[in-house]
Amino acid sequence: MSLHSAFRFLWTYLRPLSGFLLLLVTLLTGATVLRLLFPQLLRSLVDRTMEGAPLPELVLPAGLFLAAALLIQVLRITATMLSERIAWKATNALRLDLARHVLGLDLAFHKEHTPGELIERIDGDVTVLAGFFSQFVAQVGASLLLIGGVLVVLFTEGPLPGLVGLGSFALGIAAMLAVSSLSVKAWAGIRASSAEMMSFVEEHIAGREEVKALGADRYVLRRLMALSARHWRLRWRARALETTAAGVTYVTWVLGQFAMLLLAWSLYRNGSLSLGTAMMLFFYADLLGEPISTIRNQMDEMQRARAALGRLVKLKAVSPAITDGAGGALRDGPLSVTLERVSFQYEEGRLVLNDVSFHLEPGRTLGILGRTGSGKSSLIRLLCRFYDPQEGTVRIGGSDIRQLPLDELRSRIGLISQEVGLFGGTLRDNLALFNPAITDEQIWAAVHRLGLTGWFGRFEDGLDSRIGPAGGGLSAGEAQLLALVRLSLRDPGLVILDEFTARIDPVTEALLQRAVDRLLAGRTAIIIAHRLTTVERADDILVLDQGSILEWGPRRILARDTRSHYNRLRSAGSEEVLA
Ligand SMILES: Nc1ncnc2c1ncn2[C@@H]1O[C@H](COP(=O)(O)OP(=O)(O)OP(=O)(O)O)[C@@H](O)[C@H]1O
Repeated sequence: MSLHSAFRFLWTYLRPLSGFLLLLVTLLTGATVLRLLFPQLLRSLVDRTMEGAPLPELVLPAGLFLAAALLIQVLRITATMLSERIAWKATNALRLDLARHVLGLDLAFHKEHTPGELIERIDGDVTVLAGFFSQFVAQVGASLLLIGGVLVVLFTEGPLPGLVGLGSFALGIAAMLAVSSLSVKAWAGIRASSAEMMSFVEEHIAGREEVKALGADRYVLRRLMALSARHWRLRWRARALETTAAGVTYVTWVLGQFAMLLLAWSLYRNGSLSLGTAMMLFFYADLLGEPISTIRNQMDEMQRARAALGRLVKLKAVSPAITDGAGGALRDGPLSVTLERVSFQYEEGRLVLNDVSFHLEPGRTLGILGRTGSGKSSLIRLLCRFYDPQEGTVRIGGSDIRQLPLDELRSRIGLISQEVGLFGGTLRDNLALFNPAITDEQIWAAVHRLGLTGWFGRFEDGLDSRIGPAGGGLSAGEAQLLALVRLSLRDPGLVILDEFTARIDPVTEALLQRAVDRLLAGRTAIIIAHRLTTVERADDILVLDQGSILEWGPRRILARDTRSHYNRLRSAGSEEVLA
């Protein structure tokens, strides 16, 4: 991306902090001006001492000299603290923006990008920007001011000191430009390798149970070692290049100082300069070194920041394919569900749902059966609008769901899958999903409604009981019971239970069934199940086979019809037919 567009992007986040930025520039300018005056004070002190001035006359220049040294440090420390503040304020705003943006992207995007990779973007790349955000303009500006000031003073002292200063500066810049480009490419490679490593770690920590159970630890460790070895090599190379660049700049700086020292010494020897002026010239030559290395560091930072910024701008440019519709709210109460000739595929040429049509009246329960891979979960994803079908229309409560605002649609659908999402925090946080508007009374009312009061007694601290990260410490059945309470609090018009009763002991299942009965009363529901018993409460049955409807109708009629597929499944009494 061009430097101009990079600055335009950054300015969005820096603009609200322009007051702080102005203060930073003022502090750094103040410090720079004082640093330019500092050698002049030194000259006056040395010359007066050499002239044999009495001690009281030396007190003032010595005091000024010390005060200037102290003030420079105070200004620099304040400027550093302020620039950190600017950096974190600006980048936190960017972090928040990116996190919001990424959370709003489609499921299709999240399938392609692991959480580890996204964390690296939202945190790693943004942290790289943090340094750059605060430092670049202020530091480079102050350095240029210092260099300009030093050269002006040197030329004022005579053409020779001016030319030596200019020569040493030009040499320093030329050396910097020659070597610093080497480390730039290396840094781009490092961030890419870091994202790859993060995503590998995240994926394998998430799947740790399988990794352990299947004895894949050694493979995972070997692969991680290979990734970190590559990362280390890249880092080592980049650091080596960076250190070389710093070394070259340092050598040119020393050469410049040496040239000035020789000049000052010879001019002092032939009586053209006082000792104070000779020392002053040397101090000015010394001052030239630091801004050159500051600019070099900032140039490196800029290259790193540019690479990070390029990736962030690209991420921000990804727009969700699923967007809000302009329609209004859904009606209260149970919602009908209609699919009209819906066909859907994730990838070109592989239909997952093929010309599916059905209608579910408000308040009825539909049981969906089908072998694994027949398209049941995909159908649910269409209802929640995680994807849009390529053909046909999905209606909920009579409205084409593409016309509905996404928040409205998703707030009226309650979905529970086998993997309930629980978070480290209190029971209250998990049930109210961190919504402070939901009161304890409302939570307890939902618990009573679902007949779970007795079961809740196991949580000794009531709603303050703590749940481990990712629901640690709870069984799958317990997590599902909590999910039911959570869902009941949102009062959805359509409840979807995806493979709900798998992996649960009989006692918990009985509790769960009763809670589900109570939750579904007065609501429309869709239950996906591999097991026939799970759909016994359903009013209608839909059997899917390879993305097409094999059978659909009222459960009682299908159960009586000896030719129906559902009947055959029941008489076979087999779970395997479905599994
Ligand atoms: N994100 C995806 N990208 C590409 N193909 C997918 C994706 N998700 C599912 N599929 C494919 O779509 C088909 C239907 O999958 P789906 O998960 O809907 O089936 P299912 O009936 O719910 O299966 P199961 O009972 O095993 O959960 C399968 O062939 C699957 O491989």
